[in-house]
Amino acid sequence: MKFTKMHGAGNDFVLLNGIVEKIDDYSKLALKVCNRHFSVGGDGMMVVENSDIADVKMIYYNSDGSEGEMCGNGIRCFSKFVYDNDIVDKEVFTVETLAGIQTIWLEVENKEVKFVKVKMNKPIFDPKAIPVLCEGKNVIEKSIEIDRKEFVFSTILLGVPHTVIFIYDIKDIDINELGHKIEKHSIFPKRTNVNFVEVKDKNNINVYTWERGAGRTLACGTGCCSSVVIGNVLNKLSNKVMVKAEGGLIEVEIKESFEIFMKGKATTICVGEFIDI
Ligand SMILES: N[C@@H](CCC[C@H](N)C(=O)O)C(=O)O
Repeated sequence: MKFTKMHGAGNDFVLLNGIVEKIDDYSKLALKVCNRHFSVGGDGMMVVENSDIADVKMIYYNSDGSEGEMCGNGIRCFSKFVYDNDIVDKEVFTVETLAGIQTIWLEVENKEVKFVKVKMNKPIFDPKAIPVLCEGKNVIEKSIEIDRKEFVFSTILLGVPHTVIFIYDIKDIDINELGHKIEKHSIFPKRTNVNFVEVKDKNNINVYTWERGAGRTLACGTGCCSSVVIGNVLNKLSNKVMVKAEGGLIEVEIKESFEIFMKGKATTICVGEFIDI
């Protein structure tokens, strides 16, 4: 089975062409290929499939074998992959995901994809839809107790559930410990991704990521967008923000009625063939 390894802002993935490769059990395969010691390794696995309702379909699995409805860094890599491999021969196209159809714009120079822009899902604030076991119309600036310490958090659904916590200095936070406990906290029946956000100014933030189903990662595209949405709602951020994730930069723009655009790079690391799969 042929594979391509790619990353978007350091969030790394194994990509497979499911149109030509036969795959029986995606979850088992993701667990196997994402293992960093016994396989190629990655935060997630993506498979290309044909779609009846869009130009192409993206299947996404986290490294723990759970399926994710959407992946922001992943879809940028996926879009470069389908263009580079002539699966899609357009620079503007649509991708079917479990979170709906996403529109892609490639910035191409001499057949080389320089940047990928994605129109993301609109944010959903309703606690029942996210889901979060919490009263009220939204989950903005609520309080959660972890190890007898109070944290102010906000949660939205942006394809996948995202919890955002604004902090002063990441040095004060144990990302692994807190991320793990918040991801699996009983108020999140479908778990949650966790984003720790330092605001530099209204147009610049640093985001540190704990991902549902993948743990500590160097970036999360849907997480960067969620951080900007919540920062904007709380009037901490403008509507066009440069997000510095640990593995790279992502630009997020919020237009009228919460239309969100994410732009960033997608990089191919290597291509290869699995011998024993
Ligand atoms: N890395 C992602 C998000 C991937 C899915 C997520 N871990 C989940 O299942 O909620 C991104 O870049 O958006």
